[in-house]
Amino acid sequence: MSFIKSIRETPPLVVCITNDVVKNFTANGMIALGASPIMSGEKEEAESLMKVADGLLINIGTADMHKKELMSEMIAQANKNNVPVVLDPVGYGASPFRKNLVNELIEKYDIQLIKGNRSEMLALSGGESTSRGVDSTEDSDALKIAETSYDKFNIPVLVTGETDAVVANGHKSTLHNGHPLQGRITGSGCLLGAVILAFIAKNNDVNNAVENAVSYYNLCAETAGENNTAGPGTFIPNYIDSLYSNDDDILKDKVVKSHE
Ligand SMILES: Nc1ncnc2c1ncn2[C@@H]1O[C@H](COP(=O)(O)OP(=O)(O)O)[C@@H](O)[C@H]1O
Ligand SMILES: Cc1ncsc1CCOP(=O)(O)O
Repeated sequence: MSFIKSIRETPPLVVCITNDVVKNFTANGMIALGASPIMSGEKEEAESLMKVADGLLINIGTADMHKKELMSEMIAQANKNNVPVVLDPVGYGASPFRKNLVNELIEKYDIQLIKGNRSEMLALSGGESTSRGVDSTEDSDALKIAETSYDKFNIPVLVTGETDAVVANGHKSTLHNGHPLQGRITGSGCLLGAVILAFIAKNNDVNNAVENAVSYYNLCAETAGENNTAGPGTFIPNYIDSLYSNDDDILKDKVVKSHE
């Protein structure tokens, strides 16, 4: 499957209800990839947008009561129109508001993938997380967290970090690409949620789409980190350039993956 070629030939429209910190980075990253992002803040347009969208990202990073209504309406319309939904429970353990919001969305609606960092996913799966904010402080095993989350919700999950773990529909794998500077900028996990939707739009097999999206994204980070990068500041534009200048070839021999 030539994901990048297909994304660039017919760019999937991904509606991003995401946090205020990462909107610009997410839009730039998606356009560099070749996809078509649209951010929205108005529930009145949920019906129109979900009639034409190829994916819906719900990222709760800076959610509030107004955005809660927006998210609910967008997912309801996405479900009605069979638009795939990725949920990013940013900072899940940080407050009861975040927990209740995410729990309610999972309970009420169909979600195709829950993705989060180890701390978020550990807290979501019922474990004790030490994180107080949006950054991961966990060194627990990513695959174990993913398995526990999948057992609890029966929804495909991706747990991110130095090792990424995917568990879905009888399938388990860990992925081992990426660059440490991804953990030193804001928004690398948030942009990944949108990128995954561009890949899902090109392949209904969620496992396959997620693995390829994570691998492409992390291999681009590796090349960005290796070329003229002095630190987090220069990593950001180099990363955007790398998402733009690479293609499907990067996936052919550089993916480090193990199947369980
Ligand atoms: N130390 C690391 N080494 C390699 N890749 C990493 C590292 N930290 C994060 N990543 C990658 O960065 C992306 C975001 O992961 P993460 O930092 O866990 O998410 P978040 O930004 O939501 O906290 C993922 O693609 C992940 O594989
Ligand atoms: C700093 C911050 N605060 C609320 S959302 C957000 C961005 C989090 O981005 P990521 O989880 O991708 O690092």
